Amino acid sequence: MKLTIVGPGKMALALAKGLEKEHELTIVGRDGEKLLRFTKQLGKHAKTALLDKYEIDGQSVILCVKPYALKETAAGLKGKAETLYSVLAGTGIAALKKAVKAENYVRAMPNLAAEFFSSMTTLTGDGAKKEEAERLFTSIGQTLWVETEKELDIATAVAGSGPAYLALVAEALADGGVKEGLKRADAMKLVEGLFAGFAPLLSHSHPALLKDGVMSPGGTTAAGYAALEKNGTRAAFIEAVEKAYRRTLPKA
Ligand SMILES: NC(=O)C1=CN([C@@H]2O[C@H](COP(=O)(O)OP(=O)(O)OC[C@H]3O[C@@H](n4cnc5c(N)ncnc54)[C@H](O)[C@@H]3O)[C@@H](O)[C@H]2O)C=CC1
Ligand SMILES: O=C(O)[C@@H]1CCC=N1
Repeated sequence: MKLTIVGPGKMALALAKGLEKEHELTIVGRDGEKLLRFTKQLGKHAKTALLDKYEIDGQSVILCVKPYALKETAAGLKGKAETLYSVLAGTGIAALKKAVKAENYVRAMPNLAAEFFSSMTTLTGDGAKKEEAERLFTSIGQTLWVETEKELDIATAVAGSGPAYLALVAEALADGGVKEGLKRADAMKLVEGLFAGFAPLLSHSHPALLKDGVMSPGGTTAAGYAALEKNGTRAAFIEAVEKAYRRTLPKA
């Protein structure tokens, strides 16, 4: 399949690396040198084109610019795409339709793990393109199709922003280890191993049961867990998701 990726940034590079084996890619951007640096990082040859009346007629286009750049980017495109895929956070299909003409629209919300083909990507949009969208985004990890844009915006707050929240947990755990006397490098190795081991645990067990399995009566975990509850960790995460979701909504 021929695919055009617009906006040669981090998310575009992850997608291009995942998609280049099976698809013919054209990368579109404003700066020729940047486009060359981008394509040098790909294994196969990808075409490049400048964002200047770039013809998208009948093409599948993946929009990877920052949300604020939508209008400016759209001004550099002409024609009507077959499908417009967009990874722009908080940018609804109505806004995409106003900016770029296409037969079908699909929103995708990946995360930074796309770099290692381990993204959790949420998808929504025209049902006719559901299977195609799932196939494309499976090249960078797992996908979940949801029926509404509201669900995709909530998913943005959970799994799109999620790596930043887990990074805070990782850094704080390492800081705790260092505070008690561990070397920084050792504390980081422990946290890295902890996260690597946690993924298979979570896919086999409910979090509450995992916690019960770790917590011995009157033991270390119970003491630490009580401190997390006392400090409102659970409420803080719930509020983080609420605030991040609200940020995706149009400003009143
Ligand atoms: N970074 C992340 O973890 C995630 C990012 N996203 C979405 O991905 C999109 C891209 O984000 P990143 O790749 O992180 O950003 P980035 O800054 O690495 O890439 C954005 C690219 O767009 C280009 N660009 C900016 N203004 C432009 C314009 N007016 N015309 C043409 N190109 C323009 C930039 O040169 C850059 O190459 C954003 O819309 C963001 O909401 C979605 C999920 C996760
Ligand atoms: O912070 C943001 O707006 C983007 C969307 C999800 C992750 N990064």
